[in-house]
Order: sequence, then C-alpha cells, then structure tokens
Amino acid sequence: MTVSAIFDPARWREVPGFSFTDITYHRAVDQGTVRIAFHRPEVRNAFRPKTVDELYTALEHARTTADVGCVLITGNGPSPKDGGWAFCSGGDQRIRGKDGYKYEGDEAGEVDAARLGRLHILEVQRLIRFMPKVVIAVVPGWAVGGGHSLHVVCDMTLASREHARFKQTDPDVASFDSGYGSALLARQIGQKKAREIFFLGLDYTAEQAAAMGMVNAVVPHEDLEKVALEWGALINGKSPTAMRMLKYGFNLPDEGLVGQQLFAGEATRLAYGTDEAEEGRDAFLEKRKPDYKRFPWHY
Ligand SMILES: CC(C)(COP(=O)(O)OP(=O)(O)OC[C@H]1O[C@@H](n2cnc3c(N)ncnc32)[C@H](O)[C@@H]1OP(=O)(O)O)[C@@H](O)C(=O)NCCC(=O)NCCSC(=O)CCC(=O)c1ccccc1C(=O)O
Repeated sequence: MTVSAIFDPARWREVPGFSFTDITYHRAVDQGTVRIAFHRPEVRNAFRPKTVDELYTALEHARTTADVGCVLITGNGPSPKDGGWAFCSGGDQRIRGKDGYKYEGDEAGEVDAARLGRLHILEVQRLIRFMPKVVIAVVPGWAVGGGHSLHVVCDMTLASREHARFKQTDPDVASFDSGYGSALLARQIGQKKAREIFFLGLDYTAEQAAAMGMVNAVVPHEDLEKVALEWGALINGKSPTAMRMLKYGFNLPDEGLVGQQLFAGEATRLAYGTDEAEEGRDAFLEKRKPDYKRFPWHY
C-alpha cells in the first residue's frame, strides 16, 4: 500500500532513523511540519501497545526537534479490506487484558503474557497536551473511543467532509476516559453535549462536530492533507515564543499546578534572557552581592 490515498509523496520525506510498523512519520519538504499517522487501516487504525510506543517515540522526536512548530496526527487509509477510512478507533480490543492492553508475542495475535498490560495512550495524551508546539488532529474517517479522546486533546481538529465520523464507544466496551477525553471535551463543547456523546454513543458527522465546536474546519476529503499543510505553514510563520506562551496560557486554567509549572517554566526561560538575570548569575560566579539597582520594578 502507498502511505495513504490522500498523502502527496512530493510534499513529504520520511524522517530517517526509525523502523516503525504501526505508524508512519514524515517531515514536510518545505516547512517545519511533521506528519505522524496511524498505519493499521485494516482495523480502523486501532492502537496496540506497540502502536502507542511508536507514537510516543515520534511525538517526542517532534517535540525535541527545534525547527518543528507543527505536528499533524492522522490515520492512513483506506482499509485494504473494505475501503473504510479512520483516524483511530481506540484501543485494539482483541488484545485487551485484565491489566490493560497486552504486547503481542512472536506469533500474530498471540499475547506476550510475560509483559505487563499498558494504558499508556494516556502518556501520549499528556505529551500532546504539554508539548510547546501546535498539534492538529487531521481526521479522515472514524475517530472513536480512545481515538476520539486523541482528537479532543489535540490543539485543533480538521475533518474530512465525506468520511470523518465521531463517536464515543468507551462505555460500550467497559472503558472510560474520565480525564481529558471527557472533562476537556466538556470544556470545549459544554457539559450537556459532552455527556450526550459519552452517555448515548451516537455517530456524528464532521459538520455536526464542527457545529458543536470540537472541529475547527470541515474540508473536502481529497483536500484534507493539503489544508493541513497550509495550516502548518501558517503556524510555522509565527513567533515560536508567542505560540508556546499562548498554548500554555490556553491550557493553564485546566491543568492546575502542572499548567502553572509549564507556563512559569517558559516565563523563566524568557527572564534568563534579560540583563537582570545575567547580573544574578554573574554575581554568584564572581562571589559578590548582586546589584539590581539599575533594574526598575516594572508596573
Ligand atoms: C470504528 C467503528 C465505529 C467502525 O465501524 P465500521 O466502519 O462498521 O467498521 P467495522 O467493520 O466495525 O471494523 C472494521 C474492522 O476493524 C476492526 N476494528 C475496528 N475497531 C477496532 C478496535 N478498536 N479494536 C480491534 N479491532 C477493531 C473490526 O473488528 C473489523 O475487523 P474485521 O476483522 O474486518 O471484522 C467500529 O469498528 C467500532 O466501533 N470499533 C470499536 C471502537 C471501540 O470500542 N474502541 C475502543 C474504545 S475503548 C478505548 O479506546 C480505550 C483506550 C483509552 O484511550 C483509555 C483511556 C483512558 C483510560 C483507559 C483507556 C484504556 O486504554 O482503556
């Protein structure tokens, strides 16, 4: 299979140094935007622990690459089995064990009983939320269960007019994202609608999701990745400092002390660039008292 039917290979290069199987990882040829895509279209891009490991690795690489300002998360497709499209259908229910999602053994479909079950998609959610870069969910099909929660935690969502569908099946399979997947969703679209999505488990089109406020734009399917790249270029044209202070400022009221820590950390980085901070450091190194008299108490 090619990477994805709506992926334009002329606009991307594979990021070297990785041997991913469950995701693909590309960098745009002309801008600091990367594309990370679920690559299990035959199961609507459900994630298993290996998928989550790879997703975390690619996201961490993007987070720590200094000239990347925008991360697109999407799903490759369509399914070779039936032509269906998906962003992500959440945890792979075939390998869910009593202690979480199980790693597979040597044989396909065989569980590795020696390794502990994982729920580390939640670590991926935190990485998306805490990284000082703009993360966009590019939804070409189903966003369901833990896949729905991933789109919620991204900074913005673009959706295919024809194929994107949003649905929360968590309670159908006795799972519950009572963290970002539900509570942050309620911040985005209101308590009543968020509760409806979880308590009824209905299907919603891209247009309905946009009307609720959980999708930023609805785009013709064949233009989805082109528009995502246009948004990436806009984002990369802006001040990195301004963008990360904005992201952390948007997050802060919902993150408690962690949000304050992230915002304050970036404020500290800015303060380190001042003459005042240099005076504090130099005084220590020169074993003298700092002299802050020339610095005003701004008001
Ligand atoms: C996504 C669907 C609505 C798509 O429906 P449809 O287009 O009709 O396609 P299907 O024929 O149903 O599916 C095609 C094919 O894919 C397989 N498949 C689809 N989804 C999954 C899946 N999640 N796991 C395994 N396999 C899947 C399906 O079986 C078909 O295979 P065939 O061999 O061809 O028959 C629909 O498919 C659907 O509803 N899927 C299930 C969605 C779901 O319930 N997902 C799990 C929700 S729970 C979750 O994700 C929790 C994870 C999590 O983030 C979390 C968060 C916080 C705390 C804990 C957790 C936690 O990990 O539990």
